[in-house]
Amino acid sequence: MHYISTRGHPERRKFREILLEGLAPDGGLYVPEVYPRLDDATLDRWRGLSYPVLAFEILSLYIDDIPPADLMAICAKTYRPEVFGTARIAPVRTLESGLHVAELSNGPTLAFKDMAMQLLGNLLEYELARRGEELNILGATSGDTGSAAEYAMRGKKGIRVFMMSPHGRMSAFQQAQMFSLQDDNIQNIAIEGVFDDCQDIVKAVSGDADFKRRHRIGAVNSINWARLVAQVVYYFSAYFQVTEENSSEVDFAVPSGNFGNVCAGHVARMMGLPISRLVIATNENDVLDEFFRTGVYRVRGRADTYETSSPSMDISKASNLERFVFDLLGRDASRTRSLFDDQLRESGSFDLSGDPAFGRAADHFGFRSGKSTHADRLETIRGAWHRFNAVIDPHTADGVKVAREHSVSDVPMIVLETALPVKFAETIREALGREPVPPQRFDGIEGLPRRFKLLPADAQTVKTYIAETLQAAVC
Ligand SMILES: Cc1ncc(COP(=O)(O)O)c(C=O)c1O
Ligand SMILES: N[C@@H](CCOP(=O)(O)O)C(=O)O
Repeated sequence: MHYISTRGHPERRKFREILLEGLAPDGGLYVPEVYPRLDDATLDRWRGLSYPVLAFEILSLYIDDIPPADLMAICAKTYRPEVFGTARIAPVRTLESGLHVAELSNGPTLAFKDMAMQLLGNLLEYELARRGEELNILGATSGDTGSAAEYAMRGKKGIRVFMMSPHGRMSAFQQAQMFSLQDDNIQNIAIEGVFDDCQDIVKAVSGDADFKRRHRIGAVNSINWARLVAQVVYYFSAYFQVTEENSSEVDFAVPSGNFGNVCAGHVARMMGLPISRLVIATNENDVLDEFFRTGVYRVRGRADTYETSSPSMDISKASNLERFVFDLLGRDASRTRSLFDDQLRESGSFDLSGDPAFGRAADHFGFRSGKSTHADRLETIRGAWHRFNAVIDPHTADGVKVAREHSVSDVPMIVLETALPVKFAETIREALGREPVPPQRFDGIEGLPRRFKLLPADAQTVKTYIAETLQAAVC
């Protein structure tokens, strides 16, 4: 398998070559040259597989430059009950007939990010050992990618993490989870801005080829293809748990911000997994809902990015949308470049409403969307508690709310759970008047000493901080 850039850079690259990378050299995102198509016999064969073996089968279609025995060992080391709490790894729970929740948040940091980040940590460790190199990861988080990356990379030889988060915008638990880590290889940077400012800095640094090479900078956000392909696996796992035969279709509802999670669903669907519809749920930061309803993609600035009670989705520039638009436009790289490079830079928006291709987002690619507000979130959390005795987190609640609006009888709807409620205790308290119970290993975490560096939202300042920190580490 080779990977190409959504913006048409002529180089075709192998998986191991893009594993440490963020953006392609032209600022595009890497995508596979083709999506492997599965036949019925393969789906049948995969039905009974354990999660690590299923992961191996799927990853093998995209990774042909790691020896199969090594890849299988990495999958087995990653997807263990000791790490994810259950033998199924991502069990599906039925709330009521036709409505299911895929539990993706039983990993080390209690959010779905662990599903991919644990694998990425092991892949990076493997590749760096093979190359005899070190890596300095620069990441951006709105609360969950950061802790997932730090827990996956802490103590890993040759890996250092610089993680930027929007100052004061994460939940109390998320801040405690990240800032209480005292490991030498973990550096938290609180940025005076929103998540999109942090993500812009990651992209600016990734675009500075000289700095990137000199300081061995790598990426773990979902701009990194390895993150996305690992997320494809749980769509298959959930599908097999909910259906008995491959003639059955399902819908997925996906709480969305950076478009990584649902983009993995798009990839699964392109591979032939019988997904009827992919339902995107946003919070009040509704750029994605607006795009899928109207064809207008209008990114918002800092002042128009609301601070909501599903804070991990407070995102107004959805990085991975470029991967989908590339497919939507029949993989026309020059149009993708003109939309995401020229038009977004010049006017902050583009409009596909008049383009016949836009109709295909719903008709051909199965996308639907909706949004949820604070009031919706509280009502949905209360409803889940009273009707199903289930406490769901605010992001998953956004998913359930929008899923209900799009449910069709006879097609099972699977909502992807994206975090556990304990990460957002403030909202659970407001909705239910009770405290979510943290797993014992997090007892007292909010009282631990914290360590982070506060910096302005400026790429040059962040680069200087990274360079000085690395310099100090060798002295
Ligand atoms: C809890 C939670 N839910 C949903 C999302 C949205 O996922 P994505 O950015 O992949 O669309 C995120 C982070 O992005 C998250 O942390
Ligand atoms: N919600 C995310 C935002 C970053 O997402 P990513 O999937 O692109 O890494 C977070 O919690 O940090």
